[in-house]
Amino acid sequence: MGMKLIAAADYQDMSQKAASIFLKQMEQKKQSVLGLATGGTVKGVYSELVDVFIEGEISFAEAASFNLDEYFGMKKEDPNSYFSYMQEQFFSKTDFALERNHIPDGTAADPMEECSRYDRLIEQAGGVDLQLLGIGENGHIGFNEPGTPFEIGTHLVRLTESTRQANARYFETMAQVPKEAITMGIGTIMKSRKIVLLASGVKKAGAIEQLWYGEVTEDFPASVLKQHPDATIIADKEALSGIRMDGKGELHQ
Ligand SMILES: O=P(O)(O)OC[C@H]1O[C@](O)(CO)[C@@H](O)[C@@H]1O
Repeated sequence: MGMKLIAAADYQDMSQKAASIFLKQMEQKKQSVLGLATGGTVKGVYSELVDVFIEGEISFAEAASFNLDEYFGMKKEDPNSYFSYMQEQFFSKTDFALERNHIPDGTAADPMEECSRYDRLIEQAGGVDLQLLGIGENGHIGFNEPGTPFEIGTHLVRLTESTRQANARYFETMAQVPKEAITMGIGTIMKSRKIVLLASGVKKAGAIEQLWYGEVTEDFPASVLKQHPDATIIADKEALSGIRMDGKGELHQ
């Protein structure tokens, strides 16, 4: 039990530290099942891993991946889909076997069935070995908004206005920002064997402070990670502005 917090100097240092955890995982197990995330924070990790791949030092050919979420109602080909994001940032630049890259299907006719299919697929793959997470300013992980029960599996969610606004920068108008998404649940995320959560920038300082010092509550979804056996937070200086590091590069609780 307990979380570890690693201080990074800046965005690049945070990305490199996270990438090295992925490299170690891949060294230990070529057939790793990786849990992947989208958003601005994790882009640097993918670009670090692509660089290492180009240098010929890593292969993802035998790995599988499961992404946390996808907007509901969005076609894969849409440039704003998380499918497009993953292709662009990571998959198309490495040697992943595309049939083992899984992302919830945002166009599924029966979203409930799609959610249970996704959970079944993760189980059949042997579970996630290493899950990458970002964090929302309100503590959301994946698209699990405050108030989401901790036990829940993959499900369809209505996005909060604050999350829609945080994502509006990628769309031309607010009306285009999706209102729903399919996301791995907190129960799904907690089953992964190892979790790495990243935070960068002053906007995330409040969330990291609450995550580290606050109690475990469904009102702040990321707080569940305190109950995980192997969860690491890597945050840059700005995101750590509410944490007393006392000159230490690493804290444990
Ligand atoms: O890294 P960002 O863009 O700040 O996003 C943080 C989190 O919010 C989401 O983008 C969802 O709003 C998650 O996918 C991500 O982990």
